[in-house]
Amino acid sequence: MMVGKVILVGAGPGDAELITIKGLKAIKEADVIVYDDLISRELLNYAKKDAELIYVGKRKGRHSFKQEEINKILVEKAKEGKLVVRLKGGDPFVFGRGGEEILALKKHNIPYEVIPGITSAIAVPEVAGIPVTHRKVATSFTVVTGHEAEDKKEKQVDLSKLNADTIVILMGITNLENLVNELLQNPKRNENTPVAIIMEGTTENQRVIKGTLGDIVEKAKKENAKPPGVIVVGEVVNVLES
Ligand SMILES: O=C(O)CCc1c2[nH]c(c1CC(=O)O)Cc1[nH]c(c(CC(=O)O)c1CCC(=O)O)Cc1[nH]c(c(CC(=O)O)c1CCC(=O)O)Cc1[nH]c(c(CCC(=O)O)c1CC(=O)O)C2
Ligand SMILES: C[S@@+](CC[C@H](N)C(=O)[O-])C[C@H]1O[C@@H](n2cnc3c(N)ncnc32)[C@H](O)[C@@H]1O
Repeated sequence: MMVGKVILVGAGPGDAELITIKGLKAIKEADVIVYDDLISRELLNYAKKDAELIYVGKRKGRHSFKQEEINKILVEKAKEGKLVVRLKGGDPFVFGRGGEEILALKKHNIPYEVIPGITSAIAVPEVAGIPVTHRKVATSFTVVTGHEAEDKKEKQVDLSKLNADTIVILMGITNLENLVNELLQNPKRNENTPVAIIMEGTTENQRVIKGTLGDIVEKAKKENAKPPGVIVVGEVVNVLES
């Protein structure tokens, strides 16, 4: 039997219209779509009538499928000669475990392709009016996870040492207090450092909370901040406020 192919497609940051033309074309041609949680369900309307749709999304603490199970689904469906689209939120290679999925496909000699998506790390602050860099205000930005996998031997991210002008934190909402305490140990930051939290960015449910390292934890509690959200730290947070 002819082996099929797997195409990793970035769905973009939330608004269905922020997917690429190439990504949408792949969705329209797919026999199988294996999709994540943080993708706009509107995109699934473009699938072929007889396409098989498989939900494998994860939310904090609620992983519907283990990564190994997802890898297995991709390999098996491709071995049936199918065109499989692996539809992931934002960009597949930004905290999307796209790299791991490719290694699994290579191990089984499954042909694959990657179609980039617009990452929430840049687009979600952007659409909320926050540029990650700005002349004379920020000439560097870094993107970090707000949670590290429990099975890691030692932490890889130390916010008290990060030197970038702008820090963008993904998967950090429910860990905010620890992240703020670590940031306050950073000589570059203090209680007045601006912070923004943007939840469900680029969608009609978008919510923004602005504050400083001194009061953002309080504000987030008061306004019941919930994932998914992007946390932005640095002077760019207010740079477009007139
Ligand atoms: O904002 C929050 O606090 C929760 C955010 C959040 C998390 N995972 C999540 C989200 C999105 C959401 O639920 O909105 C949901 C999540 N985490 C991740 C993915 C992508 C995927 O697995 O396909 C997804 C799924 C996104 C989707 O389905 O659209 C990936 C992930 N989880 C994690 C990491 C960081 C790492 O592995 O070091 C990474 C990146 C791995 C990489 O590609 O480098 C770790 C993580 N994320 C998270 C946690 C907290 C523990 C838990 O999940 O209960 C933990 C710790 C753990 O998994 O052991 C939180
Ligand atoms: C596992 S990461 C996946 C990131 C994705 N690959 C990307 O490039 O945007 C999930 C995190 O992305 C962020 N995120 C994704 N979509 C978002 C949105 N529409 N609004 C706010 N945050 C979002 C949140 O921090 C969420 O916890």
